[in-house]
Amino acid sequence: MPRASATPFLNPLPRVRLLATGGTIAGAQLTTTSRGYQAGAFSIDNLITALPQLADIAQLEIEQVARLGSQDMDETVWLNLAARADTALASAEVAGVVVTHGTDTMEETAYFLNLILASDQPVVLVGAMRPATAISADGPMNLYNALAVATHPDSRGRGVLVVANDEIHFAREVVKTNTTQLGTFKSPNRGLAGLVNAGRLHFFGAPPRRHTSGSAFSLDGLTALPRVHILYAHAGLTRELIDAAVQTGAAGLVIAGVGDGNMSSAALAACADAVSRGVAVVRSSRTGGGVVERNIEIDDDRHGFIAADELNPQKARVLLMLALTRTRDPRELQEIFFTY
Ligand SMILES: NC(=O)C[C@H](N)C(=O)O
Repeated sequence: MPRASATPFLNPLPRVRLLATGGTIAGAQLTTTSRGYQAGAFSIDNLITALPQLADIAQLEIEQVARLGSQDMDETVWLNLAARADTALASAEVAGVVVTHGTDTMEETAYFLNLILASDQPVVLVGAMRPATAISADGPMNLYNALAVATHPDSRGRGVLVVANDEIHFAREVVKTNTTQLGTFKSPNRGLAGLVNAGRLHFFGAPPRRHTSGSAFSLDGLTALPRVHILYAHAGLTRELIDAAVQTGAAGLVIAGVGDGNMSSAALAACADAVSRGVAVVRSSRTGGGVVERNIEIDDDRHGFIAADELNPQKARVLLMLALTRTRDPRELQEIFFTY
């Protein structure tokens, strides 16, 4: 049975670098029950001031990296955020990093950092489903728990983590599954990394694949990422949008396929043409869980396709962007998808 593990009392308190990017956790409404709100309206200083309990568990060093709703998160912010986290982790003084982030694309940023940061120190992403001004806002406890996870020695070497709703998720596994509910984050394939109860941690396991200090990807020399589009399959998908995506000069396409990464015959033909023009094509699934294997129904060897394995389309896009900085060979790309 796992035992609750409170953050050990340390004197002086551990230092945590808090990198703020906006999101609903920093969102403000006009009234406490209004539906609309402005993401990132509060600065990280405002959030910290409202939560004096944070000072009981860590010394905070605060950086406001961005102030946006995470729908506007892009590669430029990712690279800047990764560089700031990297700098923080290089300091012997810093025990861990916490990133406040909108929940909509948190899984993508978390997985990107999981692949690119080279440290065993804890890196924890945290957000909220209710704005900071809402009745029973979830942000303060999420932030407190995130800080507890980031300062705890048991969190080392587990890759980038996501903390929300008293749960700890691995970056590779976590998916946002609900538009508004607090329990939106799930890890459908391999389950939770653990639980965190008012700052007390219970870890259940280790991350399954290579990450952070074990990753071959790095920030060195990385100034831009190749263009990769996601295309959503449906009954009767025709080829026009796939052709159009190739026309944009994309280096890669991810198909959010039906079932186990399947697609219509017309889409299949368009994807095969894309591969013959040097575009990497990854077959993922729109189902929300499970594995896309090679060579089931579709002849991946003949078409030169890559199976996404366990990655959903948005995470497959992140891995493909990084993988394409190393190779364009479909066999090597497939190996990368079996490794991360
Ligand atoms: N709950 C949230 O944080 C949603 C918000 N739109 C965001 O991702 O920034």
